[in-house]
Amino acid sequence: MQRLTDAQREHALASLPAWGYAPERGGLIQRRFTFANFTQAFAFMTEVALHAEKSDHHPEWFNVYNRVEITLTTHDAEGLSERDIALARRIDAIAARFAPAP
Ligand SMILES: C[C@H](O)[C@H](O)[C@H]1CNC2=NC(N)=NC(=O)C2=N1
Repeated sequence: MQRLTDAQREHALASLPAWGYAPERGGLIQRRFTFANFTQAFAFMTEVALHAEKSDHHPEWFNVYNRVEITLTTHDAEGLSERDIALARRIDAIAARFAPAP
């Protein structure tokens, strides 16, 4: 899997405004989600996990109660690849089906 060029990354991230880029580990993207409660957060994580397993591309994540923080990067590319962008889009689509935190 090829690492994205700077121009490819900037183009992709323009359509993922909630995701922040960090140059660590060759390049990664991160987003924080807040749900109504732990049950909602974990239901979201379950949907993401099932998709991740099917597509063999997995989030690094941290959950406390209603908060889920997600990091995406591609190990063999040593940075950001199209697979991270595709997973970020799918994660956004899944999250959009959940009610936001009150
Ligand atoms: C062997 C297996 O395909 C790899 O370890 C996959 C699994 N899931 C992965 N997920 C993510 N986010 N990055 C990877 O590089 C990655 N590699």
